[in-house]
Amino acid sequence: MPSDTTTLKGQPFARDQFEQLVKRRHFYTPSFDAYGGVSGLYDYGAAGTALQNNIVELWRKHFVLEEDMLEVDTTILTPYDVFETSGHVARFADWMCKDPKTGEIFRADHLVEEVLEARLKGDKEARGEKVEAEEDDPKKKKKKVKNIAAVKLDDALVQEIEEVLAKIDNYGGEELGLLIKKYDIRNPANNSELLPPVAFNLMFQTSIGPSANLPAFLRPETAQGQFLNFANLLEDNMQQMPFASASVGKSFRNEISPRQGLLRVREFLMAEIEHFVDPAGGKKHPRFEEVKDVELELLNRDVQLDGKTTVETTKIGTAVETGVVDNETLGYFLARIQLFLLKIGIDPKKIRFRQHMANEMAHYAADCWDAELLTSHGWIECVGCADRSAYDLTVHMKKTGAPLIVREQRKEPLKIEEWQCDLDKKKSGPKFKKDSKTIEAAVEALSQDLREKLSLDLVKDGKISIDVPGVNDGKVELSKELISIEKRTRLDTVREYTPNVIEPSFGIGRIFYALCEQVYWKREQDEARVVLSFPPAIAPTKVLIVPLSSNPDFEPLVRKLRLNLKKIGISTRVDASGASIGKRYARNDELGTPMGVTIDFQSIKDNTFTLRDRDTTEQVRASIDDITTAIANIVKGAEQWSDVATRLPKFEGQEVD
Ligand SMILES: Nc1ncnc2c1ncn2[C@@H]1O[C@H](COP(=O)(O)OP(=O)(O)OP(=O)(O)O)[C@@H](O)[C@H]1O
Repeated sequence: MPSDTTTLKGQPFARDQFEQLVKRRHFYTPSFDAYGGVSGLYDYGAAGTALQNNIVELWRKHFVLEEDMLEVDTTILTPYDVFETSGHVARFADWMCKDPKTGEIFRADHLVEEVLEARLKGDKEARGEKVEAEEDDPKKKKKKVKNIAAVKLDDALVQEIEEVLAKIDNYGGEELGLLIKKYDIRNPANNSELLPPVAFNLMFQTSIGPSANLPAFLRPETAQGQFLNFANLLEDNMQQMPFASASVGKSFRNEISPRQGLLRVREFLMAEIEHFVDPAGGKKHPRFEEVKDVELELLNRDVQLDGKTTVETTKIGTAVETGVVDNETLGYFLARIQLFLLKIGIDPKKIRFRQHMANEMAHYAADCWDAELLTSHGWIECVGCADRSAYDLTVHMKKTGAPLIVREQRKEPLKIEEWQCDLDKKKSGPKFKKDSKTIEAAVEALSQDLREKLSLDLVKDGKISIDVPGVNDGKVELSKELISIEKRTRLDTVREYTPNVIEPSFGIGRIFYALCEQVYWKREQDEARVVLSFPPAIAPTKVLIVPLSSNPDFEPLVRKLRLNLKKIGISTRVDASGASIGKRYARNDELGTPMGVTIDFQSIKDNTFTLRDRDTTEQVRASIDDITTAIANIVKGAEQWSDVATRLPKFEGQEVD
């Protein structure tokens, strides 16, 4: 699997150093470390939480605000019945296989992938080709699948394995079992054979209340809460379609083998949109025109069927026109997802959209594309964008009777010819007494076909017999004195339909991780100096304030500048430590702080400060007002550093260590 092994400056990417950095600077750390940690659980520190909040805030502006979405906050604890109806109880599972000797459990597709990738590496080594070093997982203190001895494989076998790997997400349990047998895949630690794959449901089960008689799950997605609020949401939107709801909140999945840090965890923040659209008319989107020229790297289903991973740069307008992407609304969101990812600083060369294969799609999906980001772990799905059709609303309505539909006044009433049954209630009431309501309901429920047939029976026999469960022996006779059945024309003025749902679903942790990797680099003059080049809008802290020394004369100026910036909502940190200016800047480059202000003796004299740019280390010098304006403009994206550097006088300060 191709992985990103260089930084944004083309330097070799050292994952272990990167991981030490994010831990040391408290972006995120394993939870409950003092107790030995729990796989798949992480805490975000101060820098990480600020970064995550800023990503989410930008997400809200980009989607919720821009598109007038209705944001809701629904509960995490969800009754069993909800997920039974949605199909998650039966199907939200991954395949695992067990080593019967040690009890060790593997996620079947991951094991096949790791072992086959290692064999391909072994083959490359045997052919004398360059092979990337395999990293150990320091946390687990054990080797991942070892570089299996350098063994040359048959050319045809190499091609076959490459094809299997390209389709690794598509295999079901039985197919994985066959692959394990075919390629003799065993426990890499002790070489013992494994039991065949079995399904493992990923939902955490619990129960609500002291008597524990209401079984429940921690939600694995926020979507169901939004669907079950559909009637209220439609009302909030004044019965207007299309519209979208959105939700940001924690979801939980009991992953079989959490791995790769934040990329596969058991508790994570999701930001999900449910866009409700009328299925009639090709799922058009009113704003598609605005994005139709956005170019995406598309890896479509057919290419993957051939075992390839070649992407094609395609305008989303063309992709929808040619049917590669199913409909405008899905296409609109793919383009908007890309624009969001670029806004937060994702490298445009490291985004692609991969279409799900038919058997890979979730049980509810009609078409699905993943936005994948390139990391040192390979291409990682960070946003799923699925057309869930009318699946969820339909099943919940069927189960509960809740009106999860749209009722729309028709412009032109529709003429409908139908068989109508008229039950004479004045006669049927006294005759059937307590059963009369049940019988009325049974008559109402008769299908059109049956009504037509019964109308003939009524003419022929003067009576009909219908099924009414629970009354008499399940059959009730109705004479022509009680019922008439006629074909009539009625005008239907209201159209009822179940909306389809297009769902962009963002895993904030995966985006966060991919972004941190992608903006990480080292200064050329000193490899120990690491920089995280977050765009100013999402950087955890925007401005570092550095008084030249701890001289109390600087304090009023520090206070004034902070106050100025706080007033306009810009976060600052002051570093008045004894370290050199250069060291203080370097410490904050590691945190991704985009700007630094130095206050020196000149500042006391003439109220001017220097402003430093993190990425170029260039500096300008200007009055407190000009500096404040420049910072505000850069944070809100109204100006780039290059604009400020042209506009304000340059300052040739040295970064002294
Ligand atoms: N275990 C996890 N840890 C972190 N993020 C996750 C996890 N599972 C899903 N996500 C995030 O939630 C998003 C939407 O979830 P979705 O159900 O589409 O994922 P998925 O297809 O099950 O992911 P995968 O195939 O990688 O398990 C994903 O794109 C991803 O960003």
